[in-house]
Amino acid sequence: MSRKKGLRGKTASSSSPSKDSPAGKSTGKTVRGSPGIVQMNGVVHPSRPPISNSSEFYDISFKVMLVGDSGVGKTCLLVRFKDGAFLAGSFISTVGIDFRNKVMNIDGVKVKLQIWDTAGQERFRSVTHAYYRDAHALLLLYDVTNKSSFDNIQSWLTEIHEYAQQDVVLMLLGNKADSAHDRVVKREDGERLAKEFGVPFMETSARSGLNVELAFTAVAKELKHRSTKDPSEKFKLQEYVSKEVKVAGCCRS
Ligand SMILES: Nc1nc2c(ncn2[C@@H]2O[C@H](COP(=O)(O)OP(=O)(O)OP(=O)(O)O)[C@@H](O)[C@H]2O)c(=O)[nH]1
Ligand SMILES: [Mg+2]
Repeated sequence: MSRKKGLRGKTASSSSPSKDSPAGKSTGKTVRGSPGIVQMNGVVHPSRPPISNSSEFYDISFKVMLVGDSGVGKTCLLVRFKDGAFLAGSFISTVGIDFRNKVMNIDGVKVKLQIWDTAGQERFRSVTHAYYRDAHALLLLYDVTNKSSFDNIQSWLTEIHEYAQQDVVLMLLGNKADSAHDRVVKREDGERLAKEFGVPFMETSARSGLNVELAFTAVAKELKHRSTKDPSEKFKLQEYVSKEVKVAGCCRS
């Protein structure tokens, strides 16, 4: 079904820890001096390895889904984020659904993002629908060089409202911002649409890396913030994005 093998282990999430997740067994104590133990609202989350072979430890885990028309650059964005490389060459459309994990250090907490890369092609839509309800965050992409991918954002949003959780973290990304000559969607148009729907927005480029790390970091920070509910931490996703976002073509030497 996909370029790579599917999920090998269960995912422990902050909202519904799996049975084999120690996060579900709160002792209510802060354990000092134990590596990887984090106190969050009375719940102790020991850092633990995922069930798969990866050696990475994490405290909390979330599912993030990449959605948008075929060819907008979902797979390339994920590869850029995970491996720091651009998948140049011929376009290999994703079949079904694929995923990659990445653990990020967010303010001292190890946040694992399990990122689901969906197929944009219409024929796989029913497969994608089945995954929406488990997603904690959605990155909705269009391609700034493809007007119809932008026009289709409205119907993607309708689909999201129908299938995703009501409180899902949603962000709109205008990808391929490096393609200045082929651009047909202005940054202002993306901003206007995002404002209309009340979602954070940024332009990205899987080719140059513009704002790629930021998009995932912003989502991870928001999810971690919601999960820990630390009153001393005043995180506002929109504000964070507005402060950190870089504009395509700006300030190049
Ligand atoms: N210039 C430029 N090209 C990009 C960028 N991101 C992706 N591409 C190109 O766009 C094409 C499609 O990229 P993919 O990442 O495979 O697209 P996708 O959204 O995963 O497509 P589906 O799997 O069919 O849904 C490829 O030829 C990429 O090289 C980008 O940021 N800039
Ligand atoms: Mg793909």
